[in-house]
Amino acid sequence: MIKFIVGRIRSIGYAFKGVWLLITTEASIKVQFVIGIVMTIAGFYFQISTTEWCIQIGTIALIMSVEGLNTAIEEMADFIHPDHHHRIGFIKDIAAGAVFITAIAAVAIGLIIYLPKIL
Ligand SMILES: Nc1ncnc2c1ncn2[C@@H]1O[C@H](COP(=O)(O)OP(=O)(O)OP(=O)(O)O)[C@@H](O)[C@H]1O
Repeated sequence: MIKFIVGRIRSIGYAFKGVWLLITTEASIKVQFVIGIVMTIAGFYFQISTTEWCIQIGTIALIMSVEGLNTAIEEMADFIHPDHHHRIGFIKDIAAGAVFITAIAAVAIGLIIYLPKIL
């Protein structure tokens, strides 16, 4: 039991390290992080509702985690096959496509929440 708990705590430590690595080394995650902070400030400024907070937090978390997974896929692809290969290009393109889908949804959600408050 103690071994299990220590193992879980260690895993949380690795996960924190991963978040730190993403935020400090990945340009795209840095941008998403800054946008997340700006949207959080906007949420307080426009006094969005509890439901809107839940949707906004979920959207920020979704986009940053998908971006993080995209980075992991890119890193793994470059490690496994550093040279140019059409299959690596395909893998990276579909991973980038997944990020793009969440980005489009995030923009739509941002417009739905804030446009009526701004206008
Ligand atoms: N090894 C490769 N073989 C074939 N095509 C590649 C390869 N590496 C990159 N590409 C092509 O270039 C695109 C960009 O790849 P890259 O790894 O530079 O991602 P990026 O979008 O610049 O990364 P980031 O998300 O960090 O900005 C890929 O989507 C793919 O189309």
